[in-house]
Amino acid sequence: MGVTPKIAPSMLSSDFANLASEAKRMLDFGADWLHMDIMDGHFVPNLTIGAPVIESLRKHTKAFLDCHLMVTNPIDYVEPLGKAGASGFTFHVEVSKENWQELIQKIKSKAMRPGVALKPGTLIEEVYPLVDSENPVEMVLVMTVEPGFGGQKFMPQMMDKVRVLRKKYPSLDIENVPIQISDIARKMKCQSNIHGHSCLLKKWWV
Ligand SMILES: O=C(CO)[C@H](O)[C@H](O)COP(=O)(O)O
Repeated sequence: MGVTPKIAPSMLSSDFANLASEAKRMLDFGADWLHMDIMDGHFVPNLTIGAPVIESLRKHTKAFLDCHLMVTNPIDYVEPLGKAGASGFTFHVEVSKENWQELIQKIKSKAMRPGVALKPGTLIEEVYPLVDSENPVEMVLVMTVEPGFGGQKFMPQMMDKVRVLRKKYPSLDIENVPIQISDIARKMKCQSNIHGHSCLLKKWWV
């Protein structure tokens, strides 16, 4: 299997007043990517960061900024995030049924890596067309909590989706959220990427 799992701490749990030093701390600990939760207060009931913060952080790091768009209109964010220096752009399948092809094309045209996310209540089959497309997404983020807030209880039954996806697409990049170290061992067996607040609390993965 040609997939190397990556660790992407969710910067949502960092001290936003010291984002650059928090990012450096994570990278010094060995993080592969930095996971950036972008929420619009509409698709989810929480409001976090947007392109201006990504632009500021980009001045302090060359790291892969893995942006997860929990927003109702992801297409409006492509241009500003591309300009700001985002690396990955993961949009939600639930709000992109009509325009996912255009979205993928635009994301790639801004030199970002397209990914698709799905909520716990969404069937895994909904992402298949986006992975099978001639111009496909390059990652699937299987949400193991309801999007919107960090530190929620992990929903282990969501790993069934990861297993199905891994079987169908042996070399696909799959991402999901761990809560505890024991979850990570299970996820590593599925060869998926992981992100979560635990990374910010301790340097347990080194
Ligand atoms: O997508 C998210 C919330 O919608 C966060 O990235 C995720 O929840 C972070 O992980 P943790 O729950 O461990 O803080």
